Amino acid sequence: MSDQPATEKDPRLGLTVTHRRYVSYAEAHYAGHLVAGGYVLGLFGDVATEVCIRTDGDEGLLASYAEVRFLAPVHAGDVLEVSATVVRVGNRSRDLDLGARVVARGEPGRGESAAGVVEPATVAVTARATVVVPPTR
Ligand SMILES: C[C@H](N)CC(=O)SCCNC(=O)CCNC(=O)[C@H](O)C(C)(C)COP(=O)(O)OP(=O)(O)OC[C@H]1O[C@@H](n2cnc3c(N)ncnc32)[C@H](O)[C@@H]1OP(=O)(O)O
Repeated sequence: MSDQPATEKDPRLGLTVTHRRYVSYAEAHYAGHLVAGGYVLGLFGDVATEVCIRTDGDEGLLASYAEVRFLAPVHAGDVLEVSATVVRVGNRSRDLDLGARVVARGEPGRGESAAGVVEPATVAVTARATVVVPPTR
């Protein structure tokens, strides 16, 4: 009889990668310096790419998004923290839980360049994504 448990947890499950990004004023698209929702999806693609590099040694490809929720606005001058966590490992597919949080933000009421830390961070966007990596060579 083996000393090993019948099923071992895949070490890639639970891996989390986090990026931080200052949202420049060049990204403002709508009234009040609001940023388009697609901007955050681009950041999700970047953090998902680092997940694929770490799990599979390849940049991978995004196959689908599900349950994309825009929960709070993102503005120019915000600092976003974007994270991806591996929640399922298939043969070539991996499911990721994605989140973007505002961790700092401009405070124009105090002055043109005034800004402060948002504590606790405001969850702005969440999603589930599936990435696909090449077959193992
Ligand atoms: C993270 C990236 N670096 C950043 C990007 O976003 S890249 C830009 C956006 N994405 C693309 O341009 C990808 C375009 N799509 C494709 O090239 C292909 O559709 C694909 C590579 C994603 C899948 O094609 P293929 O390799 O032929 O797939 P299959 O052999 O049929 O299946 C392989 C596994 O992938 C799962 N799967 C396929 N399509 C989807 C889908 N739309 N949604 C969810 N899952 C999908 C499929 O179930 C297989 O899973 P397992 O291997 O069984 O785990």
